[in-house]
Amino acid sequence: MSRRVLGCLGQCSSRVFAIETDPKVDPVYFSLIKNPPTDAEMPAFQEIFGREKSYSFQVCVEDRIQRALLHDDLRHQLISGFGGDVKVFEMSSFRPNAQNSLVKGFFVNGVCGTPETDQTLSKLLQSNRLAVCTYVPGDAVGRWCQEPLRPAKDGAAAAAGRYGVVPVPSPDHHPSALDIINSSVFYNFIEAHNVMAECAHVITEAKHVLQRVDQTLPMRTTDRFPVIVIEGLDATGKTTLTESLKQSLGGVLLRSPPPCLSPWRACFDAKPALFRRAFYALGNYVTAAHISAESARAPVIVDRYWHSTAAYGIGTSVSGKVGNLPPRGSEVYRWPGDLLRPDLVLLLTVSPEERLRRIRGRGGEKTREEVELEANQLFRSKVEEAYRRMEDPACVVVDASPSAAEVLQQVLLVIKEKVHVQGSL
Ligand SMILES: Nc1ncnc2c1ncn2[C@@H]1O[C@H](COP(=O)(O)OP(=O)(O)OP(=O)(O)O)[C@@H](O)[C@H]1O
Ligand SMILES: Cc1cn([C@H]2C[C@H](O)[C@@H](COP(=O)(O)O)O2)c(=O)[nH]c1=O
Repeated sequence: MSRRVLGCLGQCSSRVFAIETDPKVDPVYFSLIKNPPTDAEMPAFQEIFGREKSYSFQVCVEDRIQRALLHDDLRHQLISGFGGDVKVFEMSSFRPNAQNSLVKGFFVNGVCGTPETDQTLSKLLQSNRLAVCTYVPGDAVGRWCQEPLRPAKDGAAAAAGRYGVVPVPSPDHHPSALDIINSSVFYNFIEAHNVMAECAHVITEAKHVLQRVDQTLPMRTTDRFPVIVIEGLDATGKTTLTESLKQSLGGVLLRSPPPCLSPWRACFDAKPALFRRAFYALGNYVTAAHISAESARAPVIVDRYWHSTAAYGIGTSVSGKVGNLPPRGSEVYRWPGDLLRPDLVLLLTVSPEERLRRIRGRGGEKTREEVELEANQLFRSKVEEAYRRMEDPACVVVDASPSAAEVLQQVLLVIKEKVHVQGSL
């Protein structure tokens, strides 16, 4: 392993490794130790390390743009290079509770040593941007060791050390929660803009996005009409409600991301999270400029805004159970200080069954995110729970399962009760 890679992983012994074998249960956590005590009690690592050969690959790149691209590419390389029989699991290493200490990667087991798999391994070992390790039985019964690998002269893999694998208790926070701020959710314009600018040399569409964003000058009006945001999972009835609210209130209807960014949305939807989330974050600032302008003359209704960007960002980046989300009150649920704040945010909720009925009734093309959302109830629950934890402004939850007319009446009552701002409805 190169010195750079070792530097990136830091002191092995202070790092905890997490392998996510099943999203419904806690990851397998372990640490490394030079001389494991022979009498220490070992859990059954056999199940995870004992399935043919197993390897871990961690992405050790300073530059966040290259890191995100390599992580995405690595998954494809592992799946295609090791064949259908291997299992590829998310893996990370981190220093407990230390923000930005997360190093992401994958763990594969079930690798049979064929010429094809050897070739894949040899190719991956050539990269000085990956830390590659294998897992082998130790001297004592039931004990496992991690061996960092380096390429040998003949292209084969050679061990560059040996560490005992020891179990460690689950940390207070799930590791994926350490990597939300400025990776999955951006809390100011500059951070999101920087990512878009940094990736422009590899994603040419980013230049067009930046042009549009930079053209939209933020305007501030002090004396304005109310701004009401409607949020919720896909197919909960936001479009239906926002159209009716527009009629009932004589308002202007806006959305995030704004239509002027639509030509590049599909491109960013297919990119790694860092770029996708920066795109949606910037969309909010463009929408904010439109809100500023429009709210000078009429009430503004917004179909999705910041809370969607944050809730989907958090819901996709935090793996596993709803319990892995950062706790209520965490800074990840705060509003960005430089983004125009609405007067009211309503969160539409319906049961999973009703939501599915509405999706099926609607037909049409689905985004990759919509397909994932449909397939993954766990993911949906995390997004909805993240919405519920947002703060200042928090979402007012509305049961959107009655008829469209009833939901509208209910929402008009909430608006009447809650919106006390200058201007009139
Ligand atoms: N209150 C309601 N009762 C029954 N069906 C509804 C209701 N509101 C909306 N629908 C229907 O559910 C489907 C989804 O509604 P809509 O498009 O308004 O949801 P959405 O939240 O805007 O979805 P997306 O976020 O995916 O754009 C539509 O076919 C719509 O006609
Ligand atoms: C605004 C916004 C949207 N998304 C994702 C989440 C949804 O699955 C789709 C659908 O959006 P639609 O415009 O309401 O059809 O987009 C997101 O991930 N982040 C966002 O900020």
